[in-house]
Amino acid sequence: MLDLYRTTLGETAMAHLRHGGIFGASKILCRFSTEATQILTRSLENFADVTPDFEWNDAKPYTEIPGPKPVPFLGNTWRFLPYIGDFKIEEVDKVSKRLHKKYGNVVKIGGLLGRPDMVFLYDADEIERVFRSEEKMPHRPSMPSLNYYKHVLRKDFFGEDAGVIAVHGESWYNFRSKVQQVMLQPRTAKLYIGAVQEASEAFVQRVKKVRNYKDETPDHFLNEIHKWSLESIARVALDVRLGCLDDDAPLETQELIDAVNVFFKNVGVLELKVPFWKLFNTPTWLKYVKALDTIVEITSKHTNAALARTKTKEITGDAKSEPSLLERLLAMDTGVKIATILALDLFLVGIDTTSNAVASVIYQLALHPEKQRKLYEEVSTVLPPPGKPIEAKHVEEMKYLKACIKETLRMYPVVIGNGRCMTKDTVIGGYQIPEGVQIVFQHYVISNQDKYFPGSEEFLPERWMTGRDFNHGVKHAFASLPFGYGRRMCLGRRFAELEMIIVLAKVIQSFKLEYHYDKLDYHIDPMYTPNGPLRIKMIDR
Ligand code: HEM
Repeated sequence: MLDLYRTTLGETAMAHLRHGGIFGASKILCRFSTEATQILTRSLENFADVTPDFEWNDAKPYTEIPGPKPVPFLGNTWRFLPYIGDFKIEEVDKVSKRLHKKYGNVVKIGGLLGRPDMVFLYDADEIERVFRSEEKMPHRPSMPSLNYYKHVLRKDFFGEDAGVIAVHGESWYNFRSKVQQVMLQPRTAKLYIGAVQEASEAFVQRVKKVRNYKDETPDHFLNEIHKWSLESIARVALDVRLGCLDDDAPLETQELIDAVNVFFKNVGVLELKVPFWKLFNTPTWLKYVKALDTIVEITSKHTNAALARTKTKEITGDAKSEPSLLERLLAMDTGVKIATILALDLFLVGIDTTSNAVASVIYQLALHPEKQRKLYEEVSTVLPPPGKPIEAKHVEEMKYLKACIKETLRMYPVVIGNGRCMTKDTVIGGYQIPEGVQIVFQHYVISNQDKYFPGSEEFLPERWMTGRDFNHGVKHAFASLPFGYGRRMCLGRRFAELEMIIVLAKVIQSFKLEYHYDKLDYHIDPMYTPNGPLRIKMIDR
């Protein structure tokens, strides 16, 4: 493996020197080698955990995995090129379905320039096996561009504690161990019900303002949901009211939302298309770095202000509101640096994910009036009247609402796939998978199959109401994993769930939802989301 990297990296650098490019070869080596070094380090860390020889020997060779054939020079990367390629990034859902139909449950996409092979996996049993045997430091194969940004370009800012997104090995493990307890305890999330309720009530008021004369939401409705999402995270993470949903919202809140969008929209392009950014500063790369700089700048400003407030609170003993996540972390002696970098990661991935999920549930409820009626009955019975505080017991009781969220994320997971980079030779789906290969769990395709969810094309929240009875509507616990699984599972899951429950409960309590236009297809932009303006008729109850 080491030789393979040495050869590829060395040759790239030499070729670049030969052609007299803009950057020195050392810089290119650096852009390539951040990931390579991390994989090698992990590989040694996980050394003890080795696939038994007999299992490996019995498995079919890696070369026999079916999949689209690479062509000379461009491998399979040409498939992502505009006009000639048949893999459009915004249609990866359809590409994935096609590949599954043509090649089966294990599909290899080899020969990708500047990145390891990908093996797509469409089998829930195999996914369960991979997750259940995961090592101490699982490696999620994503975002080499962010990896480079954090570890090389802005190393001065991030240093050794670079957070959890696009961070791997010891560095990820140490960071996650410090923040996990605060982030993932359902008890902690519930302490923020009041803060999330305030943001959700502001959202309901905002909907009333932005609707048109037909009570329909405007074309930029998703952006209004982003504002709610940002407002919620800011209150939870930093105990700050940003005022995103106010008429005179500070300009920088929209700048932050736009920057996060630019980041997500370009991350896939940098990852899957020909990676020229690893050789020189392409326009996409420069746009991407600018967006990340904006995110770092704005979130750091608010984090520093929150830290200053915390100090004042300590001095004056004034602690009226619930301590923010930042304060909780500081109370655990994690240090200012960890708290600051965590806040940045939360803003980076915690806005668009939740808002697109909320948009998708709203759309599905508008399309399914029967289900909406049932949900309204639950919400009217459980929720206190508008203006009165929602409590943990109310959140607990809204079981049908939770089922509607699960069902939407089953059919349309906002993150359509997840994955792990193999840190040792492993047998998967009967094939030998060498260390370094990226396994991509194709959740969207899997969770839309009848064999796992009978009547999979039907929007049926009821299938989640039967609890552990997997014979009814849910036949495999690993067939729908919208938040991932295991040691690297979504760190914001508890907060995302709480935010979605509260805002959707408030929306359904306040409005009847209808949709009167052509049915929208879903696409990747950059989350999996309805393709087209969400013109939802939101009629006052
Ligand atoms: C509906 C909303 C959300 C969905 C569907 C979602 C989904 C995911 C998925 C699939 C992963 C990868 C997990 C794995 O590799 O097994 C992930 C990771 C992560 N998510 Fe979320 N997420 C959501 C909301 C949030 C929010 C609101 C935050 C922050 C407040 C957040 C923070 C994170 C972080 C920090 C990670 C990286 C964890 C690590 O690598 O250790 N997410 N999320």
